[in-house]
Formats: sequence, structure tokens, C-alpha cells
Amino acid sequence: MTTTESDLIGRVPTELLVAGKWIPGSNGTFPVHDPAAGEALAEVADASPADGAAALDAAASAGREWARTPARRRAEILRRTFDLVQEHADDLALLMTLEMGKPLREARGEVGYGGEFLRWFSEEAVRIDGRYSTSPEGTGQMVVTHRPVGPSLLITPWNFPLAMATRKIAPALAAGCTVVIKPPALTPLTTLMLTRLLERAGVPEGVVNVVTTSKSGAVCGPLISDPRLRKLSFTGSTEVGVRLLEQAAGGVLRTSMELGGNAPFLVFDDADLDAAVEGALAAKFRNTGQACTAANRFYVHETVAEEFSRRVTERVAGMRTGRGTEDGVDIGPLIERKAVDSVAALVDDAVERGARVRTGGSRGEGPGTFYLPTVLTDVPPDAEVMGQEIFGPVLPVTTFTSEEEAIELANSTPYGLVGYAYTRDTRRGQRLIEEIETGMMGLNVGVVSNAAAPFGGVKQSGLGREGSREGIQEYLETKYTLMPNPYA
Ligand SMILES: NC(=O)c1ccc[n+]([C@@H]2O[C@H](COP(=O)([O-])OP(=O)(O)OC[C@H]3O[C@@H](n4cnc5c(N)ncnc54)[C@H](O)[C@@H]3O)[C@@H](O)[C@H]2O)c1
Ligand SMILES: O=CCCC(=O)O
Repeated sequence: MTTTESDLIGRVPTELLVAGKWIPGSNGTFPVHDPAAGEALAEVADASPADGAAALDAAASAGREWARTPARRRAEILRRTFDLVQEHADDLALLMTLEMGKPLREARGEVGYGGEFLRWFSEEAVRIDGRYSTSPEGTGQMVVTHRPVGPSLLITPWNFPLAMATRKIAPALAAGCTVVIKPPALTPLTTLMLTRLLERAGVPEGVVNVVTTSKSGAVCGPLISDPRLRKLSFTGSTEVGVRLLEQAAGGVLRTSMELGGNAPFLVFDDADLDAAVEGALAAKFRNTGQACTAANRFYVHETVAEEFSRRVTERVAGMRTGRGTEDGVDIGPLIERKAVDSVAALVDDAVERGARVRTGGSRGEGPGTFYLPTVLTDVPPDAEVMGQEIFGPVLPVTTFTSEEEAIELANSTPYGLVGYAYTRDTRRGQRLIEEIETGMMGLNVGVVSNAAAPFGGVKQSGLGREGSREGIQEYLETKYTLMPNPYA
């Protein structure tokens, strides 16, 4: 670590924030590693179930007052946090690169993207409305209002340490909910720093509580079954999401589930190939392939497949792999050794079944957890790499012959987060939007994420939407009141 990096780490709080106080974890500490160097960066407080319960006590106690706090004030706190995020953009970006590995250029992009949820929901906070109408029979007056759901547990993944936290905290606070956030053990530092900024922006005691832990299940399980908790918002794997949904069913909790993806990327014979190549690189290699939105399966029309593969291979072969803090790095490390093993196993399986490695196809050197950016062609549809979320820098190409076949292949998965398609034919584009079973579509575009967009999936990719106008609804209940018509 250079001096600047260690100074930064030294300024990040490493304790739990419970009821407005930074306190040590009852289970001591656990280490956070730099995946590019394999070194420990910091020791972070390890919460026990009792610490988790204290955090929920705090969120429940602060709940009523926060719900009554004028929306304008809630909005101003979020807006001030947005400003503080901009002010500390360089620190936040470096912190994400250190604890997660993404290239610094991308980490700066995430500060922009993640910060935007704070600004967007500061604007939405004051637009929570209702309606008033006379019943069709004319006998009653109907009032519909929206109320905060109540104390919410937010569980986030490691791959977008800032954006996945702001995408939940901002709408929850805007709606008037208090929260307990449990960041991932692999990347808790960015959430801790964000929380410090929320505190500085004036978030009252108990409104945001942070519980870092190496034992997620033991800490979150009792919270999910506590009757004071009213909402669970989770982003992570489908496997864990299913388990949490089962637990949440016991308390009939409101849930939002942002789960895994297996995005198809279709290139038709009429596509602008230059645009399709750019889109493919963005959709695949953003975050070193560790994105739920990452294009996972490339289906290319047989007449353009070789040209597309040749151009993509040339670009991927020129990518630089290395520590995210170094200039010109395109591909950072994967988050941990297990992730490298999993990507290597998928590539080996594809090759055994007849796929051709056009570039990459092996682990990177050094102490960090690297896998080289890889292009595979002639990948048989039954290769595991086409059926499983890769979560690494591997671009597998296979071919199709007709639009019907492309749609069938795209839908041949239990997941449905996002799909990408490149075609110049507008009518075909419209058909694809109708037919492809996903919550989001990139039509001639390789990245769809935006704070103003309703982000989320269908099928086993999740329930609910984050961002946009829909995002705040996830933290609101609808209440209907009937009164007699005073004139009847
Ligand atoms: N749809 C989306 O918006 C979206 C966004 C980012 C990541 N993801 C998905 O997340 C996955 C990668 O993230 P990950 O490896 O952090 O996922 P993960 O499911 O392993 O972990 C996600 C979070 O859940 C916690 N967790 C794990 N077991 C738990 C339990 N029993 N009880 C409570 N909490 C528990 C983890 O500590 C972490 O904070 C991929 O599948 C990716 O597609 C989805
Ligand atoms: O990993 C999934 C989230 C990616 C995004 O929000 O763009």
C-alpha cells in the first residue's frame, strides 16, 4: 500500500454504527483484503446477533420520528449526502478499487452512478402523493395515502460497493423508513465511509445503522424473524435470495429481491457491427465481468459470427490486466480465489466440449486473483458457461440462424434480468422487446443502468424494482380510508 492508500484506509470508520454511536463489534474484528495484492487492508468490527438486535432496536425507536420528519428535510439530507459524495469522489473511488479491485476509472464511474441515487431520491422524497375521490355510488369519500413501510433490513453484495448501498438507502430514507444495512464482508469499507457522509449530512441517530459481520446468516436470521422489521431488501445471488424469501415468509415481510442474471446478447445479421462490438465489450467487461447485468451468452447470426468474433478478439487481446490503481488497466482482479476457480472451471468445461479459445483462457500471474480476459467461440449450447452466471471476464460466442431461434435461446434460462440485442430493424427490435423474458433490455446499447430507470428482473432474477419512480414505492404502503360523503 502507498502512503495515500494507507492514509485513506486510516480515515475509514471500522466500527458498527448503532443508534448514532460507533461501537466495536462483540465478536472482535475480521479482515478485509485487497484482491489485487492478496494483502489485508483493514480490520472491521464483527457484529454478533446481539449487535444486530441493538441496530434493529435503534431503527425501530427512530422510526416514528423519521416518518414524521417533513419530506423536504429528508430530501435535503439526501441532497447534502450527494454533495458530500461528490466532494469525496476520489476517496470513495480509491476505496472501492482497493477493497473490490475494479479499475479506478470504473470506480469513478460508480461514484457518479451510485451518487445519482441520492440526488434522484432527494427529488422523489417530496413527490410522495395520494388521491381523494368520491366513491362511484356517491355515498363515500375515498382517501388514498402512502405511508413508510417501517424499519428495513438492507443486504448488499460486494460487486458495486457504493451503488448497491445508495440504491437502497436513498429510497428508504426518502420514503421515511429507518434502516439497518448489512454490507458484504468482502467489501464493507465503502458502506462505512458512505455512512459517515450520511452522518455528516445530518441523518438523525438511529435512522441509518450499519452492521458489518463475518456471519451474515446468524446476524440477519433473527432480524428477519423479528416482528418489528417490516421490510427486507436484498441484492445478491438467487441462491441466497431464495433462502431469505423463505425466512421472510414467516413474518409476511415486504421484500425486494435483486438477484442473479444470465444475460443474452444477440447480434443479428443487419446489426451495425462496430456498435455491436463496442456494446459487447461494455456489457461483458464492465467490472471485470462481475455484474448481474453482464452479458453472459453471446448469440450471433451465423453469417456475421466470424467477423464479430474476430473484431471482439482483437480488442480483448489488447486489454490490460492488473491492479486497478495502475494507469491503463482495463481488467482488475476477481474478488477472491474461489471466483477464479469457478471461472477457470467454466472455461475448461467449454473447451472439453469443443469450444475454441480465441484469446485468454487462463489465470493471471501474481499474488492477486486474476483471470485473463477471454473469448471463446464454437461454444456448444449445453456448455456450463452458457447456463450459469459466469461473473468473470469470459465472452462465449455461439451462433443462430433465425430470429425465432435467437429468441428461444435467449429465453432458455430460469433468469430474466436484462437482455441485449443489436439490429438495425426497428420492427424486429420491437418484437424482441415483447418476446424476450427480462425486466430490462438494451436495444443497440451495452449498459442500461441509470438511477432514473426501474432496475430489476423477472423469473429467478428477482422481485421489485430499484431506482426511478418505482424505487420509492418499494418502501411505501398504500393506505385507503373511506369517509361518508358529507353532502349525501
Ligand atoms: N439484480 C441485481 O441488481 C444484482 C446486483 C448486484 C449483484 N447481484 C447478484 O449478486 C451475486 C453476487 O453477489 P454476492 O456474491 O455478494 O452474493 P451473495 O448472495 O453471496 O451475497 C449477497 C449478500 O448477502 C449476504 N448473505 C449471504 N448469505 C446470507 C444469509 N444466509 N443471510 C443473510 N445475508 C446473507 C452476503 O454477506 C452479502 O452481503 C450475483 O449473483 C449477482 O448477479 C444482483
Ligand atoms: O451487478 C449488478 C448491478 C449493476 C448495475 O447496477 O449496473
